[in-house]
Amino acid sequence: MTQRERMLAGLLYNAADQELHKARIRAKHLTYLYNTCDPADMERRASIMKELIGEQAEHTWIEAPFYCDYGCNIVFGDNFYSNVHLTILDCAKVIFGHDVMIGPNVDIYTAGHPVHPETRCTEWEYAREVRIGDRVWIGGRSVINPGVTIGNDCVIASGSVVTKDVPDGVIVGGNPAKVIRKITEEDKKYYFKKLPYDRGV
Ligand SMILES: CC(=O)SCCNC(=O)CCNC(=O)[C@H](O)C(C)(C)COP(=O)(O)OP(=O)(O)OC[C@H]1O[C@@H](n2cnc3c(N)ncnc32)[C@H](O)[C@@H]1OP(=O)(O)O
Repeated sequence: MTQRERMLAGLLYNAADQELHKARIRAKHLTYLYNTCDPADMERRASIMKELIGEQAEHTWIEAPFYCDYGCNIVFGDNFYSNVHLTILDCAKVIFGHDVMIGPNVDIYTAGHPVHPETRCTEWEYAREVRIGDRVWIGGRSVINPGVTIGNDCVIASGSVVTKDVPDGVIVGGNPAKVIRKITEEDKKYYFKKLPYDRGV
C-alpha cells in the first residue's frame, strides 16, 4: 500500500512521504492563488477553485481565505456556502451534504497524532473521515474533530467543539458540544428568538 492509500484507509501513515508532500504543495499553491485573487475577478476565482476541487466547484461559494491540505479529498454537496477562514484538514475524506452553510473561522479536522510523546513525535499520523449532513449550519469559530458525523438539519452553535457524532435535527453547542435542544415545527414560525418569520412579501 502507498502512504496515500494508508492515509485514506484510516491507517497510520508517514506524512513526509514524497507523493503526499507534492499533493499538499499543489493545494497550498492553489489556495494561495485563490486567497490573493481579486474578489471582483469571479472568473479567475472560479477557475482556481475548479482546479483545486474539480467540477463540484460550480456548486460552491467559498469566501477567501480558504485553506485545505489536499482539496481532492473534499466532497461538496450542491449549494455549499462558507464564510471567510474555513480550514479543512482533508487527510481523510470530508463529505458535505447539500445546502450546507458555514460561518467564519470554522475548522474541520480529519488529522490526528498519537497522544503518547514517543509515538507522537514521529512522522506517523492518522486521519478519520468527517461527514456533514444536508441542510447543516455550522456557526462561526466551531471546530469539528476527526471521525465526527453530523446528521441532517442540524445547527452547530457558534464556538462549538464537536467531538462526537450529532444526531439529525438538533442544535448543539459548547466545548465539548452537547445537544442544546431539538429543532421542531415551532421553529418555522420565527427567524430569531420570538421574531416572526415574515419576509414582507
Ligand atoms: C453562514 C454564516 O456566515 S453565519 C454567520 C455567523 N453566525 C453565527 O455563527 C451565529 C450562530 N448562532 C448561534 O450560535 C445561535 O446562538 C443559535 C442559532 C444556536 C441560537 O439558537 P436558539 O435556539 O435560538 O438559542 P437561544 O438563544 O434560545 O439559546 C438556547 C440556549 O442555548 C445557549 N446557546 C446559544 N448559543 C450558544 C452557543 N453559541 N454556544 C453555547 N450555548 C449557546 C443559550 O445560552 C441558551 O442556554 P440556556 O437555555 O441555558 O439559557
